[in-house]
Amino acid sequence: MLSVEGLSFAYRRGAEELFGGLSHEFTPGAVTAVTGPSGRGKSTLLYVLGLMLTPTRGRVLLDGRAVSSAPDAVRARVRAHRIGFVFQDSALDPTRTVLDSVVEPALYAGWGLGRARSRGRELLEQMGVGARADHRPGEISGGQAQRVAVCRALVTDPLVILADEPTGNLDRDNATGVLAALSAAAGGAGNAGESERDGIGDVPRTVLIATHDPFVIEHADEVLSL
Ligand SMILES: Nc1ncnc2c1ncn2[C@@H]1O[C@H](COP(=O)(O)OP(=O)(O)OP(=O)(O)O)[C@@H](O)[C@H]1O
Repeated sequence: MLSVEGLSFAYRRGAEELFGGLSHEFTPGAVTAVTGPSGRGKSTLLYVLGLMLTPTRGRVLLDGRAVSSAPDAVRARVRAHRIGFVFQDSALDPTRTVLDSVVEPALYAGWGLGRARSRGRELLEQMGVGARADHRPGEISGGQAQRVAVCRALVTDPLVILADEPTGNLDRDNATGVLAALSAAAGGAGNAGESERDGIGDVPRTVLIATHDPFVIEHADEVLSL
């Protein structure tokens, strides 16, 4: 369970305080759209929840533990094992193949290359971009790149998935595909094979999407307006 208590963030001393002491519990198994006017702090909230930025006030709790104030090594471990991030505009490394980009978070989390590659290929197939595994980002479309970015976020089977404008610049078909994948991940369908092998069973995941897209807001289970 992901929650925040009294959360505020300022990029600098004296700069505008974002979130205004936000307290909120995000529902596991649900897709929450984080929305609000430009500049209100949607992307920044995802970075704080993703433990890439430290709150100025308040805290981020994961299963009751204040991870935002944990030592750097703990935060890095939580980030690697528990959190998947879809960056705005997919942000894929232009020098790597699609498959290498997808497997990178799994390698960082300590997976062996064979297991990571097989999981990566499986996800790319599910997202309809399996044939692009050995291409580089410059050789695929924007919609395909965004689907690859979602595969990258799902590869470690994280409990929390944070997606920053994942449907920005996508046509309706691609946006529907990306949203369906994130919804399926929320419901625990993200990594059935792995879960079965581990004997854990599917667990609900917490999915947050920072977005302006009315289509995403309409189809989200919950909406948090900043
Ligand atoms: N690296 C940074 N350093 C200083 N200020 C920043 C930085 N990144 C963002 N900001 C400022 O923090 C505020 C929130 O930015 P953020 O990108 O989180 O908003 P947003 O709601 O996601 O906006 P948009 O909808 O336009 O993407 C803005 O005023 C922005 O200018």
